[in-house]
Amino acid sequence: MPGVGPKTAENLATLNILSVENLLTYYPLRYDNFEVQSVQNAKDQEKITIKGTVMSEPVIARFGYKKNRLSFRLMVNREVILVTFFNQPYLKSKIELGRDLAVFGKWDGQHLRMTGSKLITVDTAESHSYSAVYPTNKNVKKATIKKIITAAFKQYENVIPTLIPESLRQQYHLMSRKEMIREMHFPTSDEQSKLAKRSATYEEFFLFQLRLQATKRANQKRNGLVIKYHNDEIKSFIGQLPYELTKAQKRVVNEICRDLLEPVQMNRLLQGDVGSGKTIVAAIAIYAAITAGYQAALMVPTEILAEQHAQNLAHLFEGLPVNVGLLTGSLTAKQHRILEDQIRTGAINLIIGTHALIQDSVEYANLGLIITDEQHRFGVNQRQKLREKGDRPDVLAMTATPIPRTLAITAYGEMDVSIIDELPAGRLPIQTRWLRSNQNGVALEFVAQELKKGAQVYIVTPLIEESEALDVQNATALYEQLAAYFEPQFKVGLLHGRLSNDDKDAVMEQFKANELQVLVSTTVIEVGVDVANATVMMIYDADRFGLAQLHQLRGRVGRGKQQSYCILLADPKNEVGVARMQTMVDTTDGFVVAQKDMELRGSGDILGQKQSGVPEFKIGDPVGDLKILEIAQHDAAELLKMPHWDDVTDNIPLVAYLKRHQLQTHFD
Ligand SMILES: Nc1ncnc2c1ncn2[C@@H]1O[C@H](COP(=O)(O)OP(=O)(O)OP(=O)(O)O)[C@@H](O)[C@H]1O
Repeated sequence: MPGVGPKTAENLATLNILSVENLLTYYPLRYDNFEVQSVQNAKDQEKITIKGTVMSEPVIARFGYKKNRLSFRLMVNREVILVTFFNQPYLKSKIELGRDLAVFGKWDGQHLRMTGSKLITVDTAESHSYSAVYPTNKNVKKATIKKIITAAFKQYENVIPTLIPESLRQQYHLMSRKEMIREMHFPTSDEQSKLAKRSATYEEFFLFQLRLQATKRANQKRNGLVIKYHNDEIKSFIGQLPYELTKAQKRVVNEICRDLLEPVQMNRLLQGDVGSGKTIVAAIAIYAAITAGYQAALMVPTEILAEQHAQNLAHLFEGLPVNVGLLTGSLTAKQHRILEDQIRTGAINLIIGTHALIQDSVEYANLGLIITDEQHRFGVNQRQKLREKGDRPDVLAMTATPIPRTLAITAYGEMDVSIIDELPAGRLPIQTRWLRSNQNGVALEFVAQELKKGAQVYIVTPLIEESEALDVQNATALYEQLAAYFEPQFKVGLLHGRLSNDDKDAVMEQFKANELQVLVSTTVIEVGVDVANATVMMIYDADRFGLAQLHQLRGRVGRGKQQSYCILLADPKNEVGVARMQTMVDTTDGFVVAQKDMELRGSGDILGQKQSGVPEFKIGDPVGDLKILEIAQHDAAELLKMPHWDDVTDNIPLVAYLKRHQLQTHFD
């Protein structure tokens, strides 16, 4: 693109814009409506454009350090409206008494005021009603991106091929890609804009599904290792466990074992609610691979989890020919080198770590199986990268985030799925209470009573978005309060993200050994911690957490035979917030929580989607646009079923697109 030099290109790359195609499909966040509206119909706090005559000289008031406020009165249809601009003193020269002006800004209906964000001369107000606003970051200005996109469209509009096959496009009355892109960036009317958005949503879902399903098909044909495990050894390993496997665990173990034997690379998702016993299933799979003479790797999202798993598994495999190595960032260079040597020679056959273990520098003697825990943090591409390690090891991904089936197809569409839909026998459902924060005292009394009965307690501190430092400060303050409250009778410990791994570990160890009875923590304990004697989970500011996260946290208790409790302290600000808390009180079933979450959330909660593993789409909303997603999924499947679909002239642009973006090199 002319005008885009290396520096701009670099900045654009921070927005993931690497090509002209990326630019053209870099869709606006929203559109500001510069069409003049009457204030009578405007909603309070809505952003609107009003037009009127300037009634008073603009006045600039200065306050604070470098802050100022410019105000003037505007007569709009016989109403006098006070307009204020913050920190734009230079506008003063444009505001002349008696002149007609349009202002775009936030409408305050109660006080007949407007906080202006843009001053529009009256002619532009009439000619360009909608203006696209792009998501940007600190490297790229909104105006810059707009200029570049406009130029890119001018230059390339005549070579934009339509990707959606013509028959589908006609069936759904979708725009051509060129029209669609034009309308997305430069909307002409509400109606056209809606159609463009629908076209773009369908296109995005269709392309995503096509890639996913093509990958799955290719994977199903990929040769993999035949892992001939020793059945007797596995049986005797299962036989010496202190409990019997649930029916669901047995079924899932069988599914995995069948995959191991097949000469096809396994690509399986293991889904099971918190506490359903996924870890032991993983252990059996690991042991199976090891009896066949292969190495196994277990990849988890945090170091603390890696250490926990390493300890637990080393204990579980005591006396068996399993040598566990823990590969984390906190090893010294020398320890690292030694460990890598042992991995290369095969002296270590179970490697546990964070994503450090798929780095190129790590060479395996004969890696047969990779298991990822909490894989919702890994995307489709990362999962695919895993599968390329060594001689195409089998891959098993475990997740404790139950998600509704329709969304699961989107998130894990390229995988086979096994589900543990049953909790071990004898578990009592966790009782959940929701209290307002002014009932903190009641909650703490309850906690004290449970402590007296010999229980252990987790207390999770409020989450302060975007600032780990504040999180830590908060956690420390709460820890001090609670220590004053419970000690010396009960010991209180503190866990947060800024502690060194050794310190974190030490605290966890003390808690496990019941040397600490109360563990105050930020959400570092969210996943994977397993202390059966802990029976109370108390969560401050519970309404700041997503439901999936609350469910995870709650799942840290109720892991033994005693009655467990979850106490939520929250003062939700609206009905949805209340309904969310009520959902937690009403059900302990992760799938129900997930379904409810989806209904309540409607659309747009990106954090929630991230947690569930559903990819983030640019334009489509997998919740709100679920119908389109389902249709696109079906259409993609049908297309791939057609013999020689990729030779059809009509599909040439689509094939070219897939070649550029595919996860896999073969489509057949
Ligand atoms: N069949 C079983 N019978 C009794 N207890 C079991 C059974 N399977 C697992 N457990 C125990 O249940 C607890 C929870 O199991 P595990 O940690 O594997 O759960 P999980 O599914 O990994 O949960 P999370 O996702 O919450 O970590 C463990 O203490 C484990 O020893």
